[in-house]
Amino acid sequence: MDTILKMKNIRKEFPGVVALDKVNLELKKGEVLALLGENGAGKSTLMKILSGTYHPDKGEIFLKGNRVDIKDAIHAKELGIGMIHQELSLSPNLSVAENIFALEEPTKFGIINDKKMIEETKKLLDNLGVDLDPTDIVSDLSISQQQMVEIAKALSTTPDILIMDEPTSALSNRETDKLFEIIDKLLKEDISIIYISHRMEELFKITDHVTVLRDGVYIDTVKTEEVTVDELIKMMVGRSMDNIYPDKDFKYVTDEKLLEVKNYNKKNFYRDINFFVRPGEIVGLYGLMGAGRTEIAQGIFGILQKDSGEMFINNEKVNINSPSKALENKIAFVTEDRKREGLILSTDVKENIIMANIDKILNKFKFIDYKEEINTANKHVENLRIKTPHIYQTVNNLSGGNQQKIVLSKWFEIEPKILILDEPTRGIDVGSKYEIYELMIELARSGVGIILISSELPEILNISDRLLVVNNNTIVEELNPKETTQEEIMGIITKGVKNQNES
Ligand SMILES: Nc1ncnc2c1ncn2[C@@H]1O[C@H](COP(=O)(O)OP(=O)(O)OP(=O)(O)O)[C@@H](O)[C@H]1O
Repeated sequence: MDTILKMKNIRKEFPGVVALDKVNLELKKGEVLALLGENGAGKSTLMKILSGTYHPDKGEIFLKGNRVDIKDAIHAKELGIGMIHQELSLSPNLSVAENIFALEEPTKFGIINDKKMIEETKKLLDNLGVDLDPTDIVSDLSISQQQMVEIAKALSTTPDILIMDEPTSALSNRETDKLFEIIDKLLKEDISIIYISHRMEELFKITDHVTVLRDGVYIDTVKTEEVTVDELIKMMVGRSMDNIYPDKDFKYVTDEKLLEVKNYNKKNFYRDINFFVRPGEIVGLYGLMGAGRTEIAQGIFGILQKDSGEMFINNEKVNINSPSKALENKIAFVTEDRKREGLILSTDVKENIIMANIDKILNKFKFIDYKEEINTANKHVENLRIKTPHIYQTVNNLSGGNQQKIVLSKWFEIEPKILILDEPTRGIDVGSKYEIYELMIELARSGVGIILISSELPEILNISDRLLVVNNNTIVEELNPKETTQEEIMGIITKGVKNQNES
């Protein structure tokens, strides 16, 4: 196979952080190359250099054998490099077509040629097998649909090299399969792909080579078929990991109902929701994206207020009709959309961590106890191994996975009694996932009841004590995760979807 891209000895420094040092990368024509590394290892930075967002401090880039100096994002596009960003970067108030074409190339079609723009968008979407209307407004689309628009946008400039930074982190299994079909199609069109993902099993399905970075340093490039998961983990984290999931050696702390939800209903969002959580229990909510898992969580947290139904905490009836009411009752909700709901990106690590529980760091005169604030922030940075030069770093400058860890810290800090976690390990590397699971188990041991929403079946099967399967906006089955299989769960879901389509 011909080499299409070579990056040699790349170095990039930010104030206080050497993000990359002496990094090499080689991409062959028509292959998928995985770029693997822990959160903060430097993957996105390397790709941002390739796509023109950053300029390297040192190093050389060769495209088809010719040395290039990539000046900016437009130049990168002209050179045939397209990038699908980790965080969706679409304009929510514009249509699909406008996002794909108008923003980037206002002169290409012009306002008058709206029709042509819509036609071109339709063609792109059809080619991807995506059933979306080009005039749909982006904010009305689900995250996975937005992801598809991002892909269409990247393909609109017909790149030779396409960079995908965690493209599946917001996709369900079915949508992921569809993306893999799209990738196959792209490879046949001789597009070469650099693929970043923390989902190890994906790498084995679609990549030819894996390049591993650790702490900004190049470790090695290996053929995917010649390496095992364990070997990759070792290269990535610098040590072996015996287990990917820690052992939860208790089911619950006491056999009481900490939280009970009875006949919860909200028209069009969730219906007939009945379940309970014991202190110390981790209850998994599993369903395909769009099945209603997040809506149920939002109902419990008072965002999507119920039309009818009752809720009890420690057998006492409560009326949670707003998030502040939920917080008063020590219910915390870690949302899946960290950018929109979880973080204030323009402030620093410390403020974000203490934000949810400012009371805790006020001294007896109600002034902020700065020492306490610093201690608290440092404790979380250490516990979750958040990679930041210090606690005064602006959150926007942290890697995606490290931002996610800060969202978790913030909510752990309010010492909830009931903790709802919606996709808590999205974008998190295997080593850090283990630490997050351990923290969850530790919280459970202290009596916290946890509701875990996840699209990763292995995660939910290994971490939860009981599993509730959600379909068509209701809970359709309760299973013992230790006794069920992925096949059984998918069977229940597919049957439900079939029934729904028939009715
Ligand atoms: N603009 C910036 N200013 C300061 N530091 C930055 C900036 N961008 C990245 N960094 C730092 O550079 C390092 C590498 O970050 P990068 O985003 O490349 O990691 P990553 O491997 O993509 O991680 P993840 O898996 O979490 O996405 C991190 O320590 C990050 O905080």
